[in-house]
Amino acid sequence: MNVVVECNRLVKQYGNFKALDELTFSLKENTITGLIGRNGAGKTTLLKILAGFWRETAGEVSVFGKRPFNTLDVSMNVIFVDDMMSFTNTLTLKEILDEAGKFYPNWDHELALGLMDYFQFHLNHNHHSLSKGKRSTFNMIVGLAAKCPLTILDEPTTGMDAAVRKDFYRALLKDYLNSPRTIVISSHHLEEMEDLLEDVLLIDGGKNILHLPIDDLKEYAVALSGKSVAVLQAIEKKEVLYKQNIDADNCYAVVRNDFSHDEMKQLGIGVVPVTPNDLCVYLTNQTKGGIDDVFNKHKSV
Ligand SMILES: Nc1ncnc2c1ncn2[C@@H]1O[C@H](COP(=O)(O)OP(=O)(O)OP(=O)(O)O)[C@@H](O)[C@H]1O
Repeated sequence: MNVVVECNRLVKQYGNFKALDELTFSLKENTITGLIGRNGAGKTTLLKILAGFWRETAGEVSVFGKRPFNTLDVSMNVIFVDDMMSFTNTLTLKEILDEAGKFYPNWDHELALGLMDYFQFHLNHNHHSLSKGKRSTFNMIVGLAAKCPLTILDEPTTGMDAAVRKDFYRALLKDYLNSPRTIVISSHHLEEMEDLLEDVLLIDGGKNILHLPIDDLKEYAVALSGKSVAVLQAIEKKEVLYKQNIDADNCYAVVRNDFSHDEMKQLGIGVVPVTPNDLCVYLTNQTKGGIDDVFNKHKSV
């Protein structure tokens, strides 16, 4: 399978601060990858570099074999969708779709109009008069109908209500099955996208924390819970991803899932799966313990 995106020790620096810190990964052709990370992890920075909007500070980045910054070949084959996507106020939604059709070689006008009708848009409205959720929905319609070989969706569901988000994910999947292409979608809603994704790239502090098929992520870790003495002994030689005291006597620990669960049951320790969403939260936990500790400390003062 061809590689569409390749980053090798990619750095983006603002002053002394590294928003991307020697990030290395590649994306294969015709896959849907979820780009996951906490606020400030570097997702938008990465996506704007891939789209050719921003210049990298160091390292290598290639999209369709070319450095993306200011490269026409790349911009013709890439669409970047976010909630800041702006269109001229003088055009109606219909005129925007007509113009997009002239620009994107694979533009699917029938799909665009079908989605406009389904989501109850008025073709003679202006983009700036749309509500936040409607604007995101319209931008998503442009993103899908453009059928660009690399489709980048940065937090595309911002402002959409739960029903629209559900329809959006379904539309994305159906359209992808009809017209396979490389899609990167950044979101804080991993649990909603699980069925859609093939791979997950988790970044934190601008670094690659995990890049795995979603099915492997589901099996990656398990949580152990039980008496602290038993749990602490059981995790002594294991790779601990997260640990929290439940109360004075009980403890919860998330570890790599690379051992037999039977031995834990014999020790009276519960073993439960960890969802990909929870795993990502644990792997990027910036403080020790949890939010409860703030309140416990506050109470004890
Ligand atoms: N123009 C800039 N100047 C200085 N720092 C910046 C600039 N743009 C982004 N940053 C910093 O780079 C880091 C990464 O920002 P980025 O917007 O890529 O994160 P993100 O993962 O998309 O976050 P969110 O989920 O909150 O949208 C943040 O600490 C941010 O403050």
